[in-house]
Amino acid sequence: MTRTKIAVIGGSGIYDIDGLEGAEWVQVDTPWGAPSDQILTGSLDGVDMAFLPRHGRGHVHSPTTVPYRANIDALKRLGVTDVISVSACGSFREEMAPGDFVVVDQFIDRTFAREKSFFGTGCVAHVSVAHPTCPRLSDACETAARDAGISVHRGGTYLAMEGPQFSTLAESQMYRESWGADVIGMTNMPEAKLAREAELCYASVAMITDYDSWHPDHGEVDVTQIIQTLMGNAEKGRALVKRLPALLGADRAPCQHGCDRALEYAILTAPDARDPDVVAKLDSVAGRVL
Ligand SMILES: CSC[C@H]1O[C@H](OP(=O)(O)O)[C@H](O)[C@@H]1O
Ligand SMILES: Nc1ncnc2[nH]cnc12
Repeated sequence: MTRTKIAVIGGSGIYDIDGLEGAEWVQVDTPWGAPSDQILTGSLDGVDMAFLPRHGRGHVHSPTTVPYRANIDALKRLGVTDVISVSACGSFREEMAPGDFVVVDQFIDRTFAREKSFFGTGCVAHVSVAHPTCPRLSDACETAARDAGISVHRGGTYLAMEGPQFSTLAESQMYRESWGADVIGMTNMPEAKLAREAELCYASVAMITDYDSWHPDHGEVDVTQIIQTLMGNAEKGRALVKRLPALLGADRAPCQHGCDRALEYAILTAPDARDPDVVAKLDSVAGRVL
């Protein structure tokens, strides 16, 4: 058994969480640079918690410039075991309406201007992301949402676009009709891939703010409308988060889906061929196997 430590990465509109006992913003330095902001630590119902505003307080980082590697490394360094992403998203499905939540289980990664791995020359690793989210953690998110009276959909494919502009109509139609995506956002990749490399359980809660630009009755996506919907969603997001500690508990068995052992057979570079400087940077993320 290890001790559970739940991290919430708050997306657009969520820059803090309330109700943490012993709440303290702490600075965490990483070999990948500074995280998006300080990290709020504390406990809720006897369970250790951490909160990181993905874009920084005041919304400083764009989806492209969010320091994804530093964020995941910093959470791992703090002893986090479970990461829950809470994100604003557009919907490609009539039935996934603004105000609804979707517990995402798949991703299509269309981002192209971000560092996507902790590994590379000097220490090469290949982890599986066939199932990029943790079913156990996703179960807890679904239950927490239902208990909080939120209209929640279990399962959905999140298309991660580079941004910062929203999609063209042709892109929106293609993602929806040909690619089968359910929701669209700009940040869950490479975050989910990096969480897997760091052997952290990851779940993603998409808070629907709009119908992107495909919907004939809703016109094009507009940030003012998104912010308005976000205000309502952010409260629901907080209600969901408050229920997670009781559902996950303070003690944690090994993940039955293997998220916490993702690196077991992933590193290909022979021990004597590894670059010591690269290995040193991986102390937190891959220290268990290096
Ligand atoms: C505020 S609209 C676009 C912006 O919102 C989402 O951010 P996050 O995923 O961090 O909630 C989306 O991905 C864009 O970054
Ligand atoms: N339609 C949309 N496209 C990309 N990111 C979003 N975040 C919220 N709505 C979005």
